[in-house]
Amino acid sequence: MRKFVRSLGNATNGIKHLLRERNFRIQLVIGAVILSLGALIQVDKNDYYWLLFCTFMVLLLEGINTLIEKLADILRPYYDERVRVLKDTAASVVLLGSAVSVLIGLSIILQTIFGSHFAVGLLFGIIILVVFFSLGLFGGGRE
Ligand SMILES: Nc1ncnc2c1ncn2[C@@H]1O[C@H](COP(=O)(O)OP(=O)(O)OP(=O)(O)O)[C@@H](O)[C@H]1O
Repeated sequence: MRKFVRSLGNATNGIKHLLRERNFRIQLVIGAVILSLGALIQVDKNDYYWLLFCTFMVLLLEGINTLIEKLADILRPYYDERVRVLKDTAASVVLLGSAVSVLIGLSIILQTIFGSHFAVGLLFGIIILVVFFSLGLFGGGRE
């Protein structure tokens, strides 16, 4: 039992490390806003589970991304093209998870507030994502 409590303490300590990461904090705030909004507008119970799932999926992916970044920094604390590819790929996994979460979240929220067809939210989400991906491609992305 004491060992279990100690493991729990270590894991809680790990969450403190995650909370020091700016991106993790931003995603946590966005998730909290979405979940509060979902509760406020009283989305359907099953839809709320989806919002919860998406929020935690993004946080989990961000946590794994942070692990990979930290590990890479320990093993290769200097410029390395392979580290760049590794980190960019890890970040892209978070981006993909976030993209699908935006689609699901928008679809649920627009459907609940405006009674619109779920496809309207999806379409809206796709437009927003195309704008963001274009910004990423033409703004900062390299290969
Ligand atoms: N050692 C390295 N060698 C080559 N490129 C690197 C290295 N470290 C970082 N980079 C590049 O800089 C980017 C940002 O890396 P950094 O470790 O600062 O992560 P971050 O700013 O916390 O990113 P994220 O937004 O994914 O959390 C990486 O995606 C990668 O393209």
